[in-house]
Amino acid sequence: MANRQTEGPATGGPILRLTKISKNFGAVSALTDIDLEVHAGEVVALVGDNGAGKSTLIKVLAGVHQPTSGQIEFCGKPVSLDSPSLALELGIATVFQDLALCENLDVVANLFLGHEVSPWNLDEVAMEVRAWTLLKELAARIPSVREPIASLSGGQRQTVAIARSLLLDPKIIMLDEPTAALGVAQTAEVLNLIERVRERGLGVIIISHNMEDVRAVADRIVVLRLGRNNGVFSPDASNHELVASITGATENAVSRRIERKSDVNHRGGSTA
Ligand SMILES: Nc1ncnc2c1ncn2[C@@H]1O[C@H](COP(=O)(O)OP(=O)(O)OP(=O)(O)O)[C@@H](O)[C@H]1O
Repeated sequence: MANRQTEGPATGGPILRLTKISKNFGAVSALTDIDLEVHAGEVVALVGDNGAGKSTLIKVLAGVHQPTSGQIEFCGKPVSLDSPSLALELGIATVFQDLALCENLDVVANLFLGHEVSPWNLDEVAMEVRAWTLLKELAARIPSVREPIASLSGGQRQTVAIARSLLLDPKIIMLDEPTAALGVAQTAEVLNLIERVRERGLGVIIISHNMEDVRAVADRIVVLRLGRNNGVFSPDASNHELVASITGATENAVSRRIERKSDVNHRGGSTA
């Protein structure tokens, strides 16, 4: 695992700063006065219960939704993310949950889909070399770049989707539930990959419901609740603190269950 002491957030200003971002869908307030900062070389986890506003916030940053009010600064300058292509051009890449990969095409084709090295004369060799180099830099475990996506595991697919967004040289990468539905080994692979991305100096925003994954990889945990900021935590925060902030209550079924489990552990019992 990366050394947080030497690879923590940069000391300069944030790459991305949101101030009082609100988003209404008709009468529904999906986001209200959200503040968020992301620095270079920092992993920020965005957590919250269903409907907390995580996806809406990611979509605002991806240029899919326009905020109703508030300010977005990118590298110190106010910006308006009017479309997904504008957000991408600026350096904000998003890997949505569906990954948007073409099952029947191989890894190289998927990596360069839409941004082939030489659009008028597809340079297969250059693309293959670039693909291998990038995947090697990311220490990705892909058996062959000529393997069709259909034959890859969930973790490997996530790797290809992340690698594809890195080809555009973004400054911020947003990952929506990157470990959802992955097994233990594949999850570890994806978390390692996120650390490699952080080491490249990118700011990473990760949405996750899995507190274990969040704690393993995040430098900061930002909690949203009912569309509002509801606390910022270090990865050392206890499950109890996080759950209380996520659910808005210190006493509830989830926290009671966690306490019961930890009591059993302290008595040396099983957690099953
Ligand atoms: N296009 C839309 N039109 C109307 N309401 C919306 C729209 N998108 C989101 N919402 C509402 O905004 C609120 C926040 O939803 P959002 O999907 O951002 O939450 P979330 O934290 O991502 O939840 P989940 O973990 O379930 O994905 C919810 O009340 C949702 O119903």
